[in-house]
Formats: sequence, C-alpha cells, structure tokens
Amino acid sequence: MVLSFASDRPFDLVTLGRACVDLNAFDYNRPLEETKTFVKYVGGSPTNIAIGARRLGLRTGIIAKVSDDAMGRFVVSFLQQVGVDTSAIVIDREGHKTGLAFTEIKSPTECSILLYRDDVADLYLSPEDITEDYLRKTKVLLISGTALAKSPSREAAFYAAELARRHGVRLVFELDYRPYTWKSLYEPMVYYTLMARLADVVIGTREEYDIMEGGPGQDEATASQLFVHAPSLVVVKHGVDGSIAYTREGAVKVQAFPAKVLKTFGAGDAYASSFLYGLLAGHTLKRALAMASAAAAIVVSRHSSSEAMPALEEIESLLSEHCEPSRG
Ligand SMILES: Nc1ncnc2c1ncn2[C@@H]1O[C@H](COP(=O)(O)OP(=O)(O)O)[C@@H](O)[C@H]1O
Ligand SMILES: O=C(O)C[C@@H](O)[C@H](O)C(=O)COP(=O)(O)O
Repeated sequence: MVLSFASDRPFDLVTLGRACVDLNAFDYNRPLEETKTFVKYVGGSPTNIAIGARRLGLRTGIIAKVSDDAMGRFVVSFLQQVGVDTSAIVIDREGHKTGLAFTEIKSPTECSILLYRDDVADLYLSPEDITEDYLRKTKVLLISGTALAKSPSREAAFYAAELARRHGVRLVFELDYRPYTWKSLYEPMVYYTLMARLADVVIGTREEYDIMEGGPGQDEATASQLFVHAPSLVVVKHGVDGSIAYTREGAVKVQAFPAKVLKTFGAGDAYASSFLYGLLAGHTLKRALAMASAAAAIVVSRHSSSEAMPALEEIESLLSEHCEPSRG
C-alpha cells in the first residue's frame, strides 16, 4: 500500500473548494465568440473530483458554498442525484453568485475556459462553515488551490487542513491554479507553498508547480523540496506527455493513453479522482497512475467534465486494451 488510511470512516473522500456550473460549447469547433448554444453541467474542479470518485464507488462529500438561487439548487440537486454527500454545502445568504465557466472548444487541441468568478459564493466559505465532526468522518480531504485565492475561503481551507491533520485524515492538495482571482503571482507562491508543505499528497501540472515555486523548475527538485516537509507523494502532470509520481523511494512514470480528443479540459479532475480511488483501493502506485491516466483519456473524449466521469469497468477495459500495466 502506497499510503495507509484511517479505517471505519463513513466517507472515503471529501473535497473542499468551488462547486460551480460549466457551460460547455455545444456547437463546438469554433471560437467562443461564435458559439451560440451551451450545455449546462455541474463543474468546478473539486466538485468534479468528488463526482468522479463517487462514480468509481467511493463514498464522497463536498465542503462548499453555493448561491441561494437556481444555479446553487442545480448544483446541490445534481450532487444528490449522483450520491455525493451535500450536507456540508453551505448556502450563501448574502447574494453572492455561483461561479460560471464558459468553455471554448475551438478544436480538440485548442480549448480555453472563460471563468465568471467575480465575488463568487465559493470564495465566501468561511472557517465558521467548517465542521470538525464532518472532517473526522473522512479518510481523505482534498483541498483545491483555487480555494486559497481569497479570504475567507483561504482561512477556511487552512482551518480544514489543520483539522484533517488533527484527526488522521490524509490531506491531498490539488494545485488547481486558475489565474482569475489572485491579486499577484506572489499570493499563489506563498499560499501554495504553505498548503503543499502540510499535505500528504500534492498533485499539479508542471506549470502549476512553477507558479508555486515562482519560476520554472524541475520535477525531481520540486519533489525533494516537498519531501523535507509532510508530503510523501508528489505527482507532476505533463498533459499528453504523461505524468510522474515521486515517493521518497523513487519515481514512477506513466504515459497518457491515446484518446479521440473532443476537448482538453476535465483531464486533471478525472485523473485526480481515479488516482485517489487507486490509492484508497490499495493498488500499486503504477496501477493507480495508469487508472488516473485512463480516466483522463476517457473524459477528454467526452463533452463534460462531471457527467463524463467513467465507471470502473470503463477504466479497466481501457487498461486491458492497452495491456498496461499489470495489476497491483
Ligand atoms: N489529450 C490527451 N489525451 C489523453 N490523455 C490526456 C490528454 N491530456 C491530458 N491527458 C491525461 O490527463 C492527465 C492530466 O492532464 P494535464 O493536462 O496535465 O492536467 P490538467 O487537466 O489538470 O491541466 C495527463 O497526465 C494525461 O494522463
Ligand atoms: O474547474 C472549473 O471551474 C471548470 C471545470 O469544471 C472544468 O471542466 C475544468 O476546467 C476542468 O479542469 P481540468 O480537469 O484541470 O482540465
């Protein structure tokens, strides 16, 4: 087992951060300016991760704040339908809105996201909204880096991280950098570093680690610097070039799977949910990484990032198709 987890907890995974709405281009393969129709999905990286992990059979929940309107109700009701626990979702009573993500699908390789995140409800999650009892109930808490972009969500995230450590909950930090809400590059540098040092597992793209480190770095050096602190597992994603996981004992690399790509986003969320499933199921690091990579390849071939999350059989079938790697 790569990591041990507390036993006898009602939840396997709780995520903390934004619960939002994605509006994905329906008449795609054109710029956003020319896109007239969109399909509405639940979105937001930590929410997608909770949904993806639930689809794989994990018991998941989310700590978030959503608007007191139709968008907030849409998010909560979808999560309830798919079996993600919503009892720690707080309704914003001060009129802040749920964030929106308009996605542009110009071509399978040229995609972008336009986030409407001014004064969004999720960044108003406050430490008073965090319940110690809820955190005590999970094996893993995943914190999204975007939750650190602004107070009071920033303090809520650090408070939750502290409670997680106190109660033997494994802390996963997903860097999830979105340029929109940060005031300067110094802010993510400082707060990412502080959170990453507290976490057991850190997951991010090379570009996101560069933001954290304040400039271009090397994967191995990134991992060694974090191993001085709490992390025992550091995952660096390189898009189609695959990903690599470092432990104090060494590194394991996995290739991306070939995919009929519809759009590029959603890969990271599928990757994180499936990777955590693999770790919680007690698979080897190589197998957990391969599962993550397979889930990501499936999601990039589909239209959404949340509803598109694959079932275990779909991941296993892709793994066996490519005969990689052996079970562990
Ligand atoms: N075009 C693609 N085809 C197949 N797999 C992909 C593709 N893009 C990304 N992936 C998989 O998803 C993982 C995460 O993607 P990446 O783009 O690095 O992260 P993020 O989506 O968080 O920016 C990669 O390590 C790879 O396994
Ligand atoms: O994260 C958001 O707010 C939007 C997501 O729902 C969206 O689908 C997305 O950007 C996924 O991100 P990725 O997995 O890091 O590509």
